[in-house]
Amino acid sequence: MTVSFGGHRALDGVGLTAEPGRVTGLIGPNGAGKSTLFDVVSGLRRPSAGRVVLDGKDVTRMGPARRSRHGLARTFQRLELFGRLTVRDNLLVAAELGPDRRVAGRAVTGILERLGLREMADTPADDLSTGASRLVEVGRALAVRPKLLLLDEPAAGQDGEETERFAALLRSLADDGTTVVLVEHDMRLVMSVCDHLHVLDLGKIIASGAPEAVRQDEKVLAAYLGDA
Ligand SMILES: Nc1ncnc2c1ncn2[C@@H]1O[C@H](COP(=O)(O)OP(=O)(O)OP(=O)(O)O)[C@@H](O)[C@H]1O
Repeated sequence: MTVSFGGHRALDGVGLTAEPGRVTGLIGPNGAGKSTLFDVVSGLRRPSAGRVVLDGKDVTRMGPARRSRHGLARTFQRLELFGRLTVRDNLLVAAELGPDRRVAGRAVTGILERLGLREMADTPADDLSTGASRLVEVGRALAVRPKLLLLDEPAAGQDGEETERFAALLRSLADDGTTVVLVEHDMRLVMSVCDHLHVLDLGKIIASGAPEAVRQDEKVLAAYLGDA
């Protein structure tokens, strides 16, 4: 896919595949094009060239709502929770859009449990720490039972313990068959959970492969990880 903002190519012929049952990492320096790529995949931005195929189906011409019904969910770098609603109600809003409205309440209880948010279920989102808010944002994405889950910097603002639990959650989602794509600057998390990595720099993929190999790639060290 290619995306231009005026004369600037934010994405320049980028192609990648994410497989079910795996956590695919997308890393790179600020401004590399990671969020723009998520915008294209989730239907918020039309590419000037290229296509998006979800589960074998070309969804390039579909809007975000239809893509969601085809099993795509994402989180945003900037938190977008309903601040005055409780954690449970934030999840219910999404679950009621999911495949089976009748079981929304039960699905939400399951997600609260899975994310360790049960004790905060009745807390308004505005009163949560950033780490907990990020979990609610992930929970809201899970409420539509996604086949493809795009996570944009989900660990930003989490403390070490929260990130460790989050890593286990990502692994368990992949083990359940979900396709997880992770954009993240926390390299400990990326290296511990990703099965496969793509590195974007200035709108182009400069390396792809197993995390250990990518970490030692000279182009990646020069563009991004050299100081890590
Ligand atoms: N709406 C826009 N209009 C003009 N330029 C944009 C717009 N959105 C993004 N860009 C530019 O496109 C490039 C890619 O931005 P993008 O936000 O996708 O990067 P990123 O890899 O997600 O960065 P970060 O790690 O900081 O979130 C940057 O040069 C950015 O300034």
